[in-house]
Formats: sequence, C-alpha cells, structure tokens
Amino acid sequence: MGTISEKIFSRAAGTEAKANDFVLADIDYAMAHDGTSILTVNAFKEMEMKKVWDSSRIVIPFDHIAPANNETSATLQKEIREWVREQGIPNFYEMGEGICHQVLPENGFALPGKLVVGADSHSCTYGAFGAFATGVGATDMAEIFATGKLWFKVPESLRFTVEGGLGEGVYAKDLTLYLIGKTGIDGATYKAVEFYGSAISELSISGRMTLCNMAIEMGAKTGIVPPDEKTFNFLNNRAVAPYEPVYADHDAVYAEELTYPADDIEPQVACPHQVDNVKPVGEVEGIHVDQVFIGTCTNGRLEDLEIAASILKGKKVAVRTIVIPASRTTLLAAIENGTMETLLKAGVTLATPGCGPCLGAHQGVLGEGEVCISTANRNFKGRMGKGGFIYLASPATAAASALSGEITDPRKV
Ligand SMILES: CC(C)[C@H](C(=O)O)[C@@H](O)C(=O)O
Ligand code: SF4
Repeated sequence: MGTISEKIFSRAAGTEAKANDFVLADIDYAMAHDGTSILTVNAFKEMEMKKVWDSSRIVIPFDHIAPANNETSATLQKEIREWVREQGIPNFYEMGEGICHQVLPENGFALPGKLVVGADSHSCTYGAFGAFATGVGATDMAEIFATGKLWFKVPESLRFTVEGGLGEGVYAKDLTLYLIGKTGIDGATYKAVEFYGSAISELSISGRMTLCNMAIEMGAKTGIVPPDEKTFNFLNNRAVAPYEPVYADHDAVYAEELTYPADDIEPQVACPHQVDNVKPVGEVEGIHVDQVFIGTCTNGRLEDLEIAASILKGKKVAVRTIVIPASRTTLLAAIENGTMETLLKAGVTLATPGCGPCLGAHQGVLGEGEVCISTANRNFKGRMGKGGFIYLASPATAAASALSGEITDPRKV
C-alpha cells in the first residue's frame, strides 16, 4: 500500500511511513563533492564531531572545480584531502575521475531501494536505478556524516506515464525538457515523480539518468524509474552491496497521475534564462551560437558522445565546441571505440572529466552577450558567466548546431 518513496522511507526509518509523515531515516550512502564538502566538513567540526558515522558509506568525488582554478580552491581542496585521509574515507575520487553523479552509479552506489543523499541538487539522478535519492544542504550533510541519519518529510508522489516511442533525432533529453516544459519549474515541488510507460522502459540507463537528473528542475524532491532487467544488468559486478528492488503497490496513492504521448515530441530547446522556457527546435532554429558544450551529469555519457560523434563524423565544427566526458571511464570507452578520435578530428576541445563550465567556474565561461548551446540541465542567468545566454538541448541538437554555428534541428543534418 505505498509508493516507491513511502516504501523506501518505511524501510529506512524502520516504521510505516506515509506521504507527509516526518521520519528519521538511516542513510545508505552520502556524497559531498569538492564544492560542498568544505562547508560540510566545517559544519561537522563546528558540531565538535571527531569521527564520521561510517567512512565506507561516504563518497567524495572532486569534480566541480577540479583541477583547481586558483589558490583559494586549491587550498580548500588540500584541506578536504587531509580530512578524507584523517577519517579514512576509502571512496575518495580524485579530479579527473568524473562528475559525482556519474561516479556514484558507475561505482555501484546508486542501488534500487536505497536511500542515497548528496550535497548537490542533482543527486536525484540515482533515482534512475530505483533509489530514493535527493540533494541536501551542507549542514544537513554534516548531520549525516555525524549520525548517518536525517529527518525527512516523506514526499507525496506524482505518477507520470509516457507511452509510445521517441522519433528519429529525438532523445531522452528532449523527452525530459518536454516534461519540464509541461510541468513548469515548480510544478512538482517537493514531490517524488515516478516514471512509467513504454517510452520510459525503452530508455537506456543513460537516458533514464538524464531524465531523473532533471527532476529537480521541475521542483521535484526526486525522480524514480522502477528498476528492471536493464538496471540489474548495469549493476551486475558493480553494486557495492546487496539490494532489494522496491516497486509501488497497485493501490498506491498519487497526488496526480498524468499520461503523455512520446510519439509527437520533437527535439526541444530550453531558452534563457529558465529551464521550463522550452520550445520545439523549429521555433529557435537559426539563433547564432558562440559556443557549444557537450558534457555534464545530464548528457556527458558514452551514448551522448556517440550521438554527437555520429553527427560530426568527417565534418568540422563552425564554432568553438567543448566536449567533457562525464567520467574517466566514459573517456576511456570513447577513446577505445573511436568516438573521441571522431570528435577531436571534427575540431572539438576536450577537457578533464568533471563539471567543466556548467556552473561557470572554469573551462569555458562565456563572455558578455555570448550564447552557448549546452547539454547541461540549467540555463539560469549568469550561470556560465555574467552576461551569457544558455540554450539547453540534446547532444544531437548541440552537435548539429556546432556544425552550422546556429541552433539547428538535428533531423536536418
Ligand atoms: C555546487 C553545487 C552545490 C550545485 C548544485 O547543488 O546543484 C551544482 O552542482 C549545480 O549544478 O549548480
Ligand atoms: S555537471 Fe553541472 S549540474 Fe552536474 S553536478 Fe556538475 S555543476 Fe552540477
């Protein structure tokens, strides 16, 4: 008699948990990256805590500004490395290993039925594996580091069903942007969105990660895809612990149940400066772009790079194009299967696996008035540099736009 979230919280809190209940839940895995671990560790020390609750359940990837861009971040990162050593945290991922939201799933921490919390808003990505996964602030994370527990209000759930198949040139990102356009940036506030339907089961693991990654962009606490054979295959030889898949009961209560047809979805673009400012590509075709960015926790996986390479193969980009694989594993796979060579021959610039210019710190910040088409998840004003304009799209639309220097429908190249 419950939604996926109610059932996961019931297990994690050791009591029957219903939507809107307040529960103290045991955290299975906790993540903080270079950007948020410093605040977390400061709060942890202020609490006069000496030792973390369980070093094996804490994961610390360096991805946001790694390698460090200046003395301040270098010194902060040095402090975190020392603290990680002191605490004996084995799951520390140095710069170059990749973006936190790629590193955790690749290393088997994103598991069905688990409660995974990260000090980063896109931690909802792990819902692609049937986990309840969400982002918290640094002080909440300090509480988790200290006790392994955190208070939650169990969210109500929305049930989204997407039936049908995505057309040629239309990808998980387009479906995701389409749903955000329909829902609005606050349409799912504090709700858990469960995704069902043939279009969702058809998505690859990578596509499901794209979808759940952006659940927060409709205000959701998390997005969850019920685990299936694809999930179990991905987790095979990867899962750090045994897991128990959790599914909603047939009489589970949802705040709302909505059905969308996948067949008519066109390539979508989210226009500046709000993620729900979504238009079919046809309405923005021809807008000049100064930079193309293919990467991030939303769309920096092998499948994404392969799609871009299939469009750029044997051609040259017309504008500066930055490609950043989501992880070292992704980069190595793209080298091994020739994808990276295709991209480099087309003239792209390759940067260290990590967040890159996504949040405007380094490796491709925009100049005043410049326009970027990006495969990321946020296009807020000033995010990639004060005065910049960000259009969000799929790797296919981004690659097609790289060839022409203007926003281009990937179905036309
Ligand atoms: C730096 C970090 C706190 C932030 C987040 O939580 O989302 C970042 O990853 C982002 O995407 O803006
Ligand atoms: S890639 Fe971008 S959205 Fe993802 S964690 Fe890094 S900064 Fe945040």
